[in-house]
Amino acid sequence: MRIDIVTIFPEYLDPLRGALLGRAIERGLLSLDVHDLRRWTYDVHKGVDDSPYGGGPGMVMKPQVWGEALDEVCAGEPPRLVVPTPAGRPFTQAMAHEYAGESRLVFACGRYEGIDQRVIDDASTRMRVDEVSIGDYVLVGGEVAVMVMVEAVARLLPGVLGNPLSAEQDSFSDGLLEGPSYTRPEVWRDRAVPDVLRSGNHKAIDRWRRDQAIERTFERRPDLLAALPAESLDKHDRAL
Ligand SMILES: CN1CCC[C@H](Cn2ccc3ccc(-c4n[nH]c(N)c4C#N)cc32)C1
Repeated sequence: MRIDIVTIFPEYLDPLRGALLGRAIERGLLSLDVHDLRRWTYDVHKGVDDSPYGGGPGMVMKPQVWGEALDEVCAGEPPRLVVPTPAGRPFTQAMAHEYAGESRLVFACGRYEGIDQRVIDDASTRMRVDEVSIGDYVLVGGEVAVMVMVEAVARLLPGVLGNPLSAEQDSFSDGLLEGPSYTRPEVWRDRAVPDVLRSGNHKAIDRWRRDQAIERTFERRPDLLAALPAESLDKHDRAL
């Protein structure tokens, strides 16, 4: 997978080259190129923003600069263009899996009050464009959102995670939150690990873990439980 990111703060994305993702890049499992939007500016001040038509607070990012940048970065095999915005569709684990199946992703990091809408409209005539939000809160720009999405997608690529089972047992992968985890010591500050986890009875352990996941999902994310297909909860699950 080839990932390109366009931003006015390229150094913001440096942490993506560390640890797990850094090793995946070194192993050729994905390529990551970060581009400074100011490369496509055309005035002495390297301006990327201007006042909003219709008035209002803040500044809007200029369509000319973004248009030139995306023409060049998106050249070749048409990528999927992902534009983070608080007004976007919610980014979900299902979308992460969808993106992991793409051969090219380009992420456009806005700042200020966002990117002139015509940039998205123009790009949509040549490639698939998603305006996506990572949550119901307002950030200062798109870079943090892109780091979240790149990590969520990259970890799903074959070979990136040491143990592929980890991704299969993710929260949300079966529509439920994952339950609690424990490791040594057996007792810590007078709190013991649940007996079933030390029983060696793997059928009982699997049942206990599913019960914990359902109870936690019911308590914290009843919306996820309501969205589950009826057939995915058995009689025992419903009796909880
Ligand atoms: C007051 N204004 C309101 C509009 C957005 C302005 C800041 N900004 C500029 C570009 C940009 C990109 C993403 C996000 C963002 N915020 N929250 C999320 N879940 C996001 C995501 N994905 C925020 C952004 C601030």
